[in-house]
Amino acid sequence: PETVDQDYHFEQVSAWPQSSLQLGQVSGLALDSDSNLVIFHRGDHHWGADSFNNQARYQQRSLGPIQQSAILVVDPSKGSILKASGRNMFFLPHGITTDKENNYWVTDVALHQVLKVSSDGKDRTLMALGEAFIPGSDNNHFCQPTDVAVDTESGNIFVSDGYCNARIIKFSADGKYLSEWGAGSSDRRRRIPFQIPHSLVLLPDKKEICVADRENGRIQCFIAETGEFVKEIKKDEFGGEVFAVSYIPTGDGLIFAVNGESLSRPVPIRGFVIDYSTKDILDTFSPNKKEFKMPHDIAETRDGSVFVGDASSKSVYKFTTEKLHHSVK
Ligand SMILES: O=C(N[C@@H](O)C(=O)O)c1ccccc1
Repeated sequence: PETVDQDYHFEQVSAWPQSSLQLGQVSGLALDSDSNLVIFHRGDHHWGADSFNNQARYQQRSLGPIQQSAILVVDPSKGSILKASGRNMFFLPHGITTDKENNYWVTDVALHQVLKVSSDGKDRTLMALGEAFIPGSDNNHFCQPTDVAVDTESGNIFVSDGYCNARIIKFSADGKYLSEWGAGSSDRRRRIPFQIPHSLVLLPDKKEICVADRENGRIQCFIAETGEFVKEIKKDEFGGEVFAVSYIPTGDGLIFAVNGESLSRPVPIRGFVIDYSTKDILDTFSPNKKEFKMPHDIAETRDGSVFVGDASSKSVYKFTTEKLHHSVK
């Protein structure tokens, strides 16, 4: 009998985007409900060594907000800009997620806030969590929050907080603090606290939250309802840093991740496709001619394209798989 052993490998689509998107540091990627790519970038602002003082206070307020459109909606097949918004409201963009009404949920590490913003081009702020420019670690403050995940069923939102906190916080759809987990976890398998929970994703079919625990070079997954630890994915191939995690419920579930530069454990900087159940690395990928510099977020479309945003090279890369069919007798 002939069985088709479907194998695949991601390759960069080198002709994408067809024309330059004039991007600043790319910090976040998301897909909207039309499966268009949403890019969150920093225009002419940069996160450098002197952007914050040692109390995590943003030092460049005098620059004012980014005047370029920080939120670009881009056609996934050609890379042309379909919509541009988010002017004059952000200082240091970080994470972006869309909800089922196509609102943008973003984090800004200079504002120390999570904002729910309309995608109708009017940039209406529908909700603001945290106090602008004021870092903190109570129920109403964040410290450089990094990302948001939205549970479309319950409406609950999850915030990875952040560079200068070490927790995941759960809020109701209308912004009420519900619970948090992280630093001093009681679970013996989570003795080591988060070290920059840098990105998170909801697994809709498993009702779990997976977190890129950046400086611990690992991905940890939790029951979304309770924060109970489920599993950890830590690979030598990651080196010391995992910057972003994403997920599609294909088969047993596929985890997508990008690693980062680690001086202590230099390894190639790549994208990874990992089987959620077996934790096997199914594929790795990187740009054809250039190297990744600081791949900062990763997102995939329903038709199987993968996009990686690089904060250092101010670029977005597209990858697709040609399905290599070979028959096995
Ligand atoms: O990690 C950093 N940045 C990236 O994640 C980012 O740009 O989001 C950073 C940390 C300290 C100083 C300067 C940059």
